[in-house]
Amino acid sequence: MSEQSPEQTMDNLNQTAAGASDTATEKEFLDNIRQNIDAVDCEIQTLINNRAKLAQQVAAVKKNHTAADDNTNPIFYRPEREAQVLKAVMERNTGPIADEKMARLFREIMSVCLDLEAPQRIAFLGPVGTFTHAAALKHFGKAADTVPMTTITDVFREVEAGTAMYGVVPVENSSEGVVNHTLDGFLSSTLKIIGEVELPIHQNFLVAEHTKLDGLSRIYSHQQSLAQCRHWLDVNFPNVERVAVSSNGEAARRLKNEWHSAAIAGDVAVAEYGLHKLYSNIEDNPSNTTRFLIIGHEAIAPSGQDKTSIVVSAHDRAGALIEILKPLSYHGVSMTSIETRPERPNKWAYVFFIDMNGHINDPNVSAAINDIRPLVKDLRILGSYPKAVL
Ligand SMILES: O=C(O)C(=O)C[C@]1(C(=O)O)C=C[C@@H](O)C=C1
Repeated sequence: MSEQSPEQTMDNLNQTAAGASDTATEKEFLDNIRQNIDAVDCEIQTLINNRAKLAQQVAAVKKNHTAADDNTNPIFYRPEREAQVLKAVMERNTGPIADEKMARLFREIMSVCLDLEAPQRIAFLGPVGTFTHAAALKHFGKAADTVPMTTITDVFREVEAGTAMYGVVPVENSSEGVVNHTLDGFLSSTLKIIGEVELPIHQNFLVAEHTKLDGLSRIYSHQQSLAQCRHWLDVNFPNVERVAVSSNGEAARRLKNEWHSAAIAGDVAVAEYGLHKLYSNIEDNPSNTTRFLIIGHEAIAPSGQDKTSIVVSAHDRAGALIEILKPLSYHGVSMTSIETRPERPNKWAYVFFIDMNGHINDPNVSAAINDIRPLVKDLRILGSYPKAVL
């Protein structure tokens, strides 16, 4: 049977089946369509393996180049190239599969290709089943070896020590604001920002197989997640105690040994801890999003749509911040965020974390940064990296 649109298939089926009311015709049609699916699967499989072989060739070039260069380790992960590949997938997509879903399929194919080049060890703020875990999988794909860390400081340390190649840490939530621990991490580390991931935060009400719903006495979750579902909990479980624990993963883990408890956590926790979603999307604000940073050692080449992050230590004088921002506007660089943190150990001194559009190789971005340098006590470029694609 040649390839047909779903409408043509239904027309044919209706015509053929008009006289004969037997299900044999339908079965024949299904068998035929499935043979076509099998044939397409064969082609896809061959093509994916061809792609993987090309990635192996790229790996050989990288190894060769590094060997000729010096004795540092070759860098296989190229975030700027991955961003370009995913953007191209979305731009040329004609459906019926949605652009983002198609890009997610390619995300997984690239993840497997990179794993073939060199397995990647990624440290993330754990435990397993948290939103940071979901962000790590979203960014690197499921072939990456994702390793949970207990604290944000541990993620920084693991990457600094080279035990993990990259790290994933949360940096801001659209309703709860900035994650101070992450920003402070950059003040005592030389690591760079090499990427960002955005994750819409959808919360689920989870129970275990053995949970006694009629005698529910506790609902566990991270304090931020409890806050994000406050209204829903007030309406649905006004009299059940809410218990804040260290993470959503920990909340999910606790259900294993408790019969009268439920947990609030994201999708990754459902599979990781074998739980059931009793209710999904219970967050009060459906557009709630968390942004995560990918940290590593390398400087990243431009992808065409990048961001640059800097941290500056301002002089303690009136108008210092306005002075810092003027070069950005003079050189036409748009600032996407600014955060203030105390510059410890100095009392009443502050540093500013500034994100802007563009790559440090862009002449206007480098000119703006060069003009800021003489105006501040210290300026460090945290990194230029591709804007989140998915
Ligand atoms: O283009 C490269 O540098 C590759 O290694 C290939 C590839 C891919 O599969 O497309 C794999 C890993 C990199 O992170 C980027 C892209």
